[in-house]
Amino acid sequence: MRVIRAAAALNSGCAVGTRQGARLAGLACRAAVTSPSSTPCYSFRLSGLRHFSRSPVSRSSSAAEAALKQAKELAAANMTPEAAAARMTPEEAKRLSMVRNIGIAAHIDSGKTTVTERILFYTGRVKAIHEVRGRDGVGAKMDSMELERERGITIQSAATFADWKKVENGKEETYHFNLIDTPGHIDFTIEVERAMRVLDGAVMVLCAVSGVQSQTITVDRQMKRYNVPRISFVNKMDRMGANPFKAVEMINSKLKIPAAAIQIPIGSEKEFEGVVDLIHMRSIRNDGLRGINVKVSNQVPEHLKELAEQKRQELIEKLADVDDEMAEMFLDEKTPTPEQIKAAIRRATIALKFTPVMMGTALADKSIQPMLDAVCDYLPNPSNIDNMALDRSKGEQPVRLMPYNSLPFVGLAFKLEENPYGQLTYIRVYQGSLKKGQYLFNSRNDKKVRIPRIVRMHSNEMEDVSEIGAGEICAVFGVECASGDTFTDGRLPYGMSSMYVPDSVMSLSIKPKRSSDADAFSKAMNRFMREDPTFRLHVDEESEETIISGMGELHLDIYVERLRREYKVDCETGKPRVAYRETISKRADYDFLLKRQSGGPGDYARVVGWIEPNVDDAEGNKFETKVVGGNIPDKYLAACGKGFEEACIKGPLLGHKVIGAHMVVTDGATHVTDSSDYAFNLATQMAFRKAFVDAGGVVLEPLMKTTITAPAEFQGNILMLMNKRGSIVDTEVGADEFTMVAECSLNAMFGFSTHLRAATQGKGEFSMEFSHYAAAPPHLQKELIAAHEKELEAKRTK
Ligand SMILES: Nc1nc2c(ncn2[C@@H]2O[C@H](COP(=O)(O)OP(=O)(O)OP(=O)(O)O)[C@@H](O)[C@H]2O)c(=O)[nH]1
Repeated sequence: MRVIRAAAALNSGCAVGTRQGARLAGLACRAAVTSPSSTPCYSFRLSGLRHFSRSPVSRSSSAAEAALKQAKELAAANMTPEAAAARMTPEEAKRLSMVRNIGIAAHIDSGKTTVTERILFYTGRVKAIHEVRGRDGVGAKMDSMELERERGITIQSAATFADWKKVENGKEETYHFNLIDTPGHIDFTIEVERAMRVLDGAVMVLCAVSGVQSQTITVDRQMKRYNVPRISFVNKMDRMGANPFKAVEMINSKLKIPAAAIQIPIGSEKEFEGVVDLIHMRSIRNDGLRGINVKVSNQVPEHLKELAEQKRQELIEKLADVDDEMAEMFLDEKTPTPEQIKAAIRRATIALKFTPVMMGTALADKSIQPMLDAVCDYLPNPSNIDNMALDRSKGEQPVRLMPYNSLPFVGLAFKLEENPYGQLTYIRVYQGSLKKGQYLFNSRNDKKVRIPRIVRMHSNEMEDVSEIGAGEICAVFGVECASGDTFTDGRLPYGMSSMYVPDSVMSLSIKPKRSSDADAFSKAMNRFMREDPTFRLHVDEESEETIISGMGELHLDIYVERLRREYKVDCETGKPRVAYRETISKRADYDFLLKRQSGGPGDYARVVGWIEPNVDDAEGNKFETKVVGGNIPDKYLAACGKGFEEACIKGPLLGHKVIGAHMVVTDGATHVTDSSDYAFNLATQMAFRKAFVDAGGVVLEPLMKTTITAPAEFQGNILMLMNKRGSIVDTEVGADEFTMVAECSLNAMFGFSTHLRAATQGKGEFSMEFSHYAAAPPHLQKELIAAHEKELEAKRTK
């Protein structure tokens, strides 16, 4: 949200609609995302397992202004992409122009992995195609984890690289792709976040029958958050009811991105043969083993000529809306050449104003190669993208990184993974090159590390390399760091930071069944936490239970299963618990005196003021001092602020986090010998807890945006299921299936998959995504508070 606000504020502050305006908006967004305030910070103490803590992503309300300021500074420094390109040697410019760092992202089951498998086959990276859940029992290359192959879902993003030989006008050029296949399920959303953070472009895959689906909207948001240009590929053209033009319409209307088809299908459903390329007005079909040969004919089938003309015109008009040069030609009624259309598509796609739409079927091996050509033609190379770092020696002033090998090294560790050879750290190299044996500095803690081994990943296999150039992605061994750390070669005081880490919504207690497994359990947990910032663990001080929390039932389920398979640790788990929050609904004054004497020095602190709802940020807390006349000296006021923060960690109602509270201290008193930081910290905590009740304390529960898709005949059953669980926001009935969007409390959704399966003969699917916190129904609040009090009472009497 912060980023979107920043961009909106910026847009209103600069010339909207001009290319410079768009560029500044883009820079500001990247800068806002890379602001240090969003860096997750880790602290491990003692055993690590029992004392893990992480400060949540904090969001400064002045992000929009900061982003605007940064963008202005950049403009003043005249660091335009053109200026950067002018400083490149021709060799470097050529090398970079052939690099594409791309991700494949989409709704669950749209065919990302199947598409990626074809890409690997056509580029010669794999010798044979294996299907997701295929009969040969091998499984797709990119789903290398045993669990992924069994369940037919992608859990971890997998990186690979491939060379694509593009032939244009009889001339062959080799492009180098670094490719990341990401999971579609919302529970593994962090994998998409980190991929988007470091990629330059993306292929958004859509299903030809369903078009834009719930997770398409989620990945769209992630692409927008990191300003990732995209091309769109409508897959599953062989399916009954396939309609690529409906998908184009949905991209325009639901994702609000101007989109137009650059191809039309030849044949439909089972008869789908290939596509007409609207730019060159030619037909493209596949033949040979697994469609390896591409047959291009300069003829458009007679029966498609009219449709092709109409859709070509629509493409040109859409481009004229978003590209000045195309608009001029359109107004002058000139017919653009194929080269002019392609140049306009490239400009508009990179400027995030347009997405060209292609179509095909990965499973039937048709029309994948033209999509690879489009990756080269329309997605940016590393030098077309504005990547920013913050100069720590100049008050975090933003600086643009240039993807030249000759410049000092700057790279970002975006993903950690443990494999049999040790910890593997994925690095995106933004500037400079990295050589085997080189020393790097972690800019978070200034630690010097040697890079003993550099590899390029090919799913779970790797290839050793001795050097990696600017703009590329690689993995290194033997580097202790956290996900999101910046590395430099020590010459530049730069930090880059990081991606957006969503808060967890669900937790459960867990313990190994056998006490002898404690060590393996602890090892596994430490590894999972290092690898996945959305997987958290803490030990509840009162119950002494180990609690894991994450993005949903499936997310936690997978980790429990991985413990069993990879570490041979069987666990007992408790009932899933909701991450409730507590807040206040009105102002309440307090005047609290802490006065304790127990021999020796005592504790004395008086604090006076009020608490009220934080109107600036319903999800953040705010502490303010308005003490005049020095009745509380500054050093004790700092302790008061700390006390307030600590009080917000465990709310008075249920012991869950407090959000949306504003505490003001106006007055107080000290004692010559008995006042201390400790006393003021404690007094503030006690004052807050006491005032909380008078301020109308409320229990908040997470509301989830839930999307259910099922065959149309089950609409009545689903309606009954959902009416009990939440409010229905939208229903869309398609040719043979319908989609319902509802807002439900997470509490009501436990075990929902079983009910849905029963109500739809196993044919329904659903996905859930956190939407916002809202007050829990009064009867539930009462029940929860009573249960919490009973628990506390039981502990007191134990
Ligand atoms: N009919 C048809 N089915 C396809 C096509 N492409 C993929 N599929 C099938 O769709 C299902 C999902 O494919 P995947 O490639 O696993 O989809 P995904 O998007 O990677 O899935 P997740 O990673 O779990 O989100 C599999 O059963 C594929 O065989 C296609 O072009 N046509």
